Amino acid sequence: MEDAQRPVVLILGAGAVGLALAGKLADVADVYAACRHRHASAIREGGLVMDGIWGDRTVGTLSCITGPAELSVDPDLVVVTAKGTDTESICREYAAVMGGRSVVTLQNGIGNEDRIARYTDRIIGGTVTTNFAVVGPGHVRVSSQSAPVVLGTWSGPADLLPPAIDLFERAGIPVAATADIRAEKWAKSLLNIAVNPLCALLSVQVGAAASPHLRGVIEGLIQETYAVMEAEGIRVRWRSADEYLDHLFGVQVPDFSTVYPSMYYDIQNRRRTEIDLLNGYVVALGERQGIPTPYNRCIAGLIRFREEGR
Ligand SMILES: NC(=O)C1=CN([C@@H]2O[C@H](COP(=O)(O)OP(=O)(O)OC[C@H]3O[C@@H](n4cnc5c(N)ncnc54)[C@H](OP(=O)(O)O)[C@@H]3O)[C@@H](O)[C@H]2O)C=CC1
Ligand SMILES: CC(C)(CO)C(=O)C(=O)O
Repeated sequence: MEDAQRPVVLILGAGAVGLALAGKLADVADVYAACRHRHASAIREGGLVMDGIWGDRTVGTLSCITGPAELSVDPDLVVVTAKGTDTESICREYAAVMGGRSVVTLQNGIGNEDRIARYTDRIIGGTVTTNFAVVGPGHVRVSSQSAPVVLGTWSGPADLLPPAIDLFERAGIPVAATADIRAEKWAKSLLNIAVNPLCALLSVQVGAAASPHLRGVIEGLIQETYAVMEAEGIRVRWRSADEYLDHLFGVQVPDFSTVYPSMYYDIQNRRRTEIDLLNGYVVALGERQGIPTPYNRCIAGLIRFREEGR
């Protein structure tokens, strides 16, 4: 980044996560949020309204764009926060801007970095374990947080990561660097594999995962995921499924007990979900490795049925 004091940041696919991030980064950077027209017109008129644990405020310094033709500057950093279902289309739309640029992805699931790699070879993978929701056009809420943002170099030179970490720190966003971002993406995905589809299917908040009626299903989802991760050589910080399940039920489910996960909103709003990057991904790897994944296959099938609008 050329001007470490006030870099230019472009956020691609600014909804719940991207707008909240844009609001925080606008304190320390010139931020352009590529978003839908409904958000752009509300923010141009009255600023971005934020409430929750990242502060209650109206941000009047955020620039919104609804297409690359409206971008009049060269960004130092691009951050992708579109849903994984839109990664390919938004990268294609902004291909000319992304080429050769440093790109951070904060998306859930497995596979986004490989898609982004078609557009730049300077990629920082990231995870965000915070709950965000769109309250209305130009209005986002940040409700609970269980871990810092984690960033790690996916591809590119060693000097790629420090300016991004510095930017998040200066904006007051808790952030940590990792030397193994591939393992971190799986570590974060465990939470999404466990709770996102169940909460979306049952229309319940994350706290419902503690119900004894759901516990066996969640254990099955996670045990299968660990079997697949082991076969693929992926080691996360919880060394066994049981160790992770202790963390899930002891820390993460309580931390997010009164919020809905992102996939719940996709089903409510009749949009495609990220199931292929989560439980569907586990099923596909299980097939490759000859490992049965009946729990993940069942949950992915139920979500696909709901995606068809039934
Ligand atoms: N919400 C959360 O609490 C968390 C979400 N995540 C992850 O972060 C990512 C983003 O999630 P979230 O913010 O909830 O999703 P949202 O759907 O709220 O935000 C994504 C936004 O990008 C927009 N978009 C898609 N394509 C374009 C385009 N070409 N131009 C402009 N805007 C576009 C979407 O529009 P449209 O409405 O038309 O789809 C949507 O408004 C996902 O991978 C999610 O799993 C991670 C941690 C927590
Ligand atoms: C951490 C959690 C569950 C926060 O909402 C999330 O990642 C999501 O909603 O997709």
